[in-house]
Amino acid sequence: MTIKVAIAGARGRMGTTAIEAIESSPDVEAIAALDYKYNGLHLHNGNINDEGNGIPIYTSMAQMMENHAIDVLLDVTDPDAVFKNVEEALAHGVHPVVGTSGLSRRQVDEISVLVETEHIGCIIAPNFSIGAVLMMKFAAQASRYLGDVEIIEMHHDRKLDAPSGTAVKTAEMIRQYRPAHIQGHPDEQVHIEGARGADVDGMKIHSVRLPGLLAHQQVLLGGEGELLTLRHDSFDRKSFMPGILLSIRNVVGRKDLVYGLEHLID
Ligand SMILES: NC(=O)C1=CN([C@@H]2O[C@H](COP(=O)(O)OP(=O)(O)OC[C@H]3O[C@@H](n4cnc5c(N)ncnc54)[C@H](OP(=O)(O)O)[C@@H]3O)[C@@H](O)[C@H]2O)C=CC1
Ligand SMILES: O=C(O)C1=N[C@H](C(=O)O)C[C@H](O)C1
Repeated sequence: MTIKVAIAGARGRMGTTAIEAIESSPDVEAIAALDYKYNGLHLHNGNINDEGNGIPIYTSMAQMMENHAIDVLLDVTDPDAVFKNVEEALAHGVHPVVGTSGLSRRQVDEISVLVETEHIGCIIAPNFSIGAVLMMKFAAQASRYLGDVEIIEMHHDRKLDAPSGTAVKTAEMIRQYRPAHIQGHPDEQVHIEGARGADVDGMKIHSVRLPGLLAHQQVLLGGEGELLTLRHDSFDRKSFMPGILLSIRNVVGRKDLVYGLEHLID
């Protein structure tokens, strides 16, 4: 029995790469695309066609479920679309695997409640790359000893949300060890708004958007006379595929919410 997956965001950069990864995995099958347009058409290698090539596109979850028994919805859409897709998937008994960034803390809490009500497992992974998850774990560990932290995340200029989901999750993980405190000079004067970045409990997050970048993050941890720099680079969206496949295989056996891939790797 293969795990049957529908993809929301299938026409996009992540969706296209994910379909390729799923198609080369014998135990997982890409069955359909959930979209907001192109209902009734098909998607093949990132191209829409009306000749029946590739996977069928649905604009309604209900209609998709009438035609297919879907186990997992992989969502790689955008911050405005993801919450509704997850809500609908859970209501239809489909396990969401969410890569889309930009969910608010409140939305994650609401999803947690829905998961408990529906008894359907869900995985939200701010970053599917194993290397990025390790960088986040190491940063959290290191912040126990070096508690002055600045996060610099750098992404391609097509990214909608800032700061990145990875930076937000990194700050949340560090928060568990680092007591809130002001960093820098207490009487600091900021002459151009935003110069010191976003603030999480005194920790700073800086977001860089440039063509040529894909997904990169540095965590700088400073101490008296020393600096620890942890850096991760995704140079190719293939870096996210092992985490996506791991999540798809794992979520079908769950009835709880997993927020962060660090909970799936030791
Ligand atoms: N967790 C992780 O490891 C990673 C997460 N991401 C996240 O994944 C998301 C997608 O990234 P990326 O592939 O680069 O973005 P893209 O813009 O390339 O793809 C998003 C796709 O979603 C489509 N879309 C928008 N709304 C809907 C909807 N309601 N239903 C179905 N499809 C919809 C868009 O269509 P249209 O073009 O018509 O607007 C677009 O084709 C982002 O949030 C990004 O941050 C990215 C990489 C790794
Ligand atoms: O938009 C992207 O590309 C990425 N988004 C995720 C994020 O917001 O952290 C994951 C990765 O950094 C790529």
